[in-house]
Amino acid sequence: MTRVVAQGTFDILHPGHLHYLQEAAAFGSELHVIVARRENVTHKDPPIVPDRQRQTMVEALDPVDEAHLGHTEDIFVPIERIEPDVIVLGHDQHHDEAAISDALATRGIDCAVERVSALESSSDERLLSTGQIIDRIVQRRC
Ligand SMILES: Cc1cc2nc3c(=O)[nH]c(=O)nc-3n(C[C@H](O)[C@H](O)[C@H](O)COP(=O)(O)O)c2cc1C
Ligand SMILES: Nc1ncnc2c1ncn2[C@@H]1O[C@H](COP(=O)(O)OP(=O)(O)OP(=O)(O)O)[C@@H](O)[C@H]1O
Repeated sequence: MTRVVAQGTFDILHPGHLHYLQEAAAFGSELHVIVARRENVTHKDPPIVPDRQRQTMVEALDPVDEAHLGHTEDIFVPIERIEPDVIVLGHDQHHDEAAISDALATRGIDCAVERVSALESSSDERLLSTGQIIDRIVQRRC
């Protein structure tokens, strides 16, 4: 059994999220997803969809075995509970691989940190970020 952790806000779901979770799932046999608490999303506009609703929707996705609501204060608390073998970062996640590896080592957690690629938008009009979807809604409905 190889346990994998992915994480993110997952506010309004789109194919980029699915691509990330499929790539993360390919690193092991069981995928756990940590869904960020609204109060911790401070590097961009906070999510519109409530915490538990985002958790429920992520858990319903095919590559996902279990979705967990993140801890409010310490992002390593769920990691200590899940005990993953691999943490997979998304292409644009601001977290630094080396800093996460150092924090894991300090806590005595033996876990690899990997980063995966982006699903890029081609000419097929797909909306591959929550921000893009919100911009489109504002453009077309406001
Ligand atoms: C290893 C790891 C564990 C995380 N655990 C939590 C957590 O417990 N609670 C939380 O609110 N955010 C947690 N986060 C942060 C968010 O999942 C996420 O990176 C960020 O807040 C949302 O931004 P994004 O959707 O742009 O990635 C964690 C991030 C990493 C890399
Ligand atoms: N197009 C994409 N291709 C691959 N991974 C993606 C894509 N969009 C989001 N992800 C990944 O999904 C996870 C959650 O992303 P997040 O919830 O921040 O969505 P987002 O669409 O990037 O949001 P926003 O547009 O608000 O920045 C992150 O790990 C992120 O890297």
